[in-house]
Amino acid sequence: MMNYAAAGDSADTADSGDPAQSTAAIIAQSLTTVRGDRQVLKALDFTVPTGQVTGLLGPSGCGKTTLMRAIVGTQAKVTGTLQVLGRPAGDPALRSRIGYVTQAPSVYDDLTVRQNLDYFAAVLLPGRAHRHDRRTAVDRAIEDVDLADHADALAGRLSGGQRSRVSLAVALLGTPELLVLDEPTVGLDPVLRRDLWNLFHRIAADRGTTLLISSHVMDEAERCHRLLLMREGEILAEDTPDDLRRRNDTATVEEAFLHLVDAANERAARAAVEEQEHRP
Ligand SMILES: Nc1ncnc2c1ncn2[C@@H]1O[C@H](COP(=O)(O)OP(=O)(O)OP(=O)(O)O)[C@@H](O)[C@H]1O
Repeated sequence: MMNYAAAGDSADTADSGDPAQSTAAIIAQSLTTVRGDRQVLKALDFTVPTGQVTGLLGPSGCGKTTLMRAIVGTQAKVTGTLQVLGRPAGDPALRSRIGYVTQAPSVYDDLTVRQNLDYFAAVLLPGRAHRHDRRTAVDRAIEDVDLADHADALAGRLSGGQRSRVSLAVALLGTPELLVLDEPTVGLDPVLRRDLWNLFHRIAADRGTTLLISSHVMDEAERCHRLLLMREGEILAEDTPDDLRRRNDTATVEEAFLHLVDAANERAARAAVEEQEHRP
């Protein structure tokens, strides 16, 4: 089983009552979101610690993208408290501090990898005065995602995994403190998935970046420092993979998840019966 120790874990936990709160990049309290006529996020309470890789896992449609959109400030009808990097989610001052990669790679197919990055760098760092900084940022982002050999290839001619990495490189351009990645490994082969997860861990370890990464593939849970397990708009568990397995007495996070789902279903069934019994 893979175990990722988070940098600074022991130091961070040594001198505070609640380690998650004192080192949190994201704090949510009673976070609720309505989409259409449905409550998609139901009074969520959770924290995401700084400088770690946190996995947001749950089945398709459980609300992962909606939660990420709330965190980056693009989701309407959000109520409750949502603090991101010490500010309310959506605060304009957060724009340059957060990198967000959506499920669909946002790259221009008719531009090369480098031209794509040059374009976004020009938006982030406009003007002649920043020419040198732009070039440095673009070179570094291309190196970060291991695309130096494809820098002059048209994005439209890249594989799905390579295109995902171009999107990631765009998000890395501004050296964000928080990276929010929506299912970055979906559809990729096992080798590419492993390489990307290794890259995520390098970014967290080398730069202290906080990463929140969604997936509906439970084996990816084992690759995270911490997990938020979601189902039907609720957080079922917030824990490390080790503690989740231990607490639920299971061999894998997937089994722990199923165990938690069964327990939640039983609670819901009991509550429904009780409500029925108390009806006049
Ligand atoms: N624009 C919308 N209007 C109304 N409901 C929506 C809208 N977008 C999503 N939903 C609903 O919100 C719920 C959560 O969707 P969301 O995309 O957040 O889930 P997800 O966990 O990210 O799913 P997936 O893993 O398939 O991407 C779903 O039931 C979905 O039908």
